[in-house]
Amino acid sequence: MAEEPVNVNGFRELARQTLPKMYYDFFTGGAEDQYTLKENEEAFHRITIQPRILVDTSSIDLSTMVLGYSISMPVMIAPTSRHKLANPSGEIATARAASTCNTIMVLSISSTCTLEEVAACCNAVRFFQLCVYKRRDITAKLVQRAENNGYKAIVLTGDSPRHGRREADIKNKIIIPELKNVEGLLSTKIVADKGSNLDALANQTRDPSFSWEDIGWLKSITKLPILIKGLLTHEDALKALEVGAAGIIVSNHGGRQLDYCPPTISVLEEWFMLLVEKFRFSWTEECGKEQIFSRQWLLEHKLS
Ligand SMILES: Cc1cc2nc3c(=O)[nH]c(=O)nc-3n(C[C@H](O)[C@H](O)[C@H](O)COP(=O)(O)O)c2cc1C
Repeated sequence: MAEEPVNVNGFRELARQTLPKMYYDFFTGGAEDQYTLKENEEAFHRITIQPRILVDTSSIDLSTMVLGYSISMPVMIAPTSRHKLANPSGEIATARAASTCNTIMVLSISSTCTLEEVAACCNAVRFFQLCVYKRRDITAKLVQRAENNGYKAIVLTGDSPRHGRREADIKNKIIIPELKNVEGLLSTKIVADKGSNLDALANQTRDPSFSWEDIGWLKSITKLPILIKGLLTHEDALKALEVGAAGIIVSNHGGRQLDYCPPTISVLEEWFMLLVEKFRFSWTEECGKEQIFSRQWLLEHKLS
């Protein structure tokens, strides 16, 4: 019997042993040469800790605020698609875990449970992740459903106008279940006899023309705050501010979209150093534990 996993590497090994290869490759694979995927992990290994000792640790509080919601630690659940390929309870299990840990879950638009099922299963604070479909009416319906079901923000993924070229999925000719959230609205049945069905699906349904100018449309159909996910440059952070985003999520999509992007943690480190240099501010005094890249914070410090 497989050993009980004690960390994420253990879970990855368990998944390798138990999942069909096609699904294991889907969950763990990156785009093209997987340079960014590998660097994401390597970059963490290059960061070391300079510990201060003899500090009273009898009571530790890691809690922080995101968009006004208190969470127990500065860790949230990123949107990831198709959880039922790994667990029969799918995103419901993930939402319950978020609730237990008192953190926020971002539900992927490409979930295998509907957004209503996830909303009904627990009281976790949830955000809804969006990719804009060519059918704007269907995109608008999804945003409305998220709003009606108590999702607290829209996370617009901006780095996926096309599907990343994941070569393992292409080789495996991956076939995926139909998307639950658009059942009856949009046909997601793709029969591609060569290559990855995921590529074919994304290219058939997503609107690759959606750009900064279209954020106004998104804002016009929802009262929810909009976070923009997938940016890696100061220029795009400023654009996000200009168009009225409530916040940004610095990300390279886990190395699954454009390969040869810098590792996310290095971008954050670089931004942090730039901010320290530019404003000579003290992390704990001025920024505290508050959402460092919130709209207000970026505006106050005029990141440019
Ligand atoms: C299996 C899998 C599925 C994912 N699905 C989505 C998705 O549906 N939408 C999305 O915006 N990001 C998706 N992501 C990307 C994650 O939200 C997240 O960005 C990534 O895992 C971590 O990289 P980062 O630290 O650069 O953000 C997925 C990642 C994985 C591993």
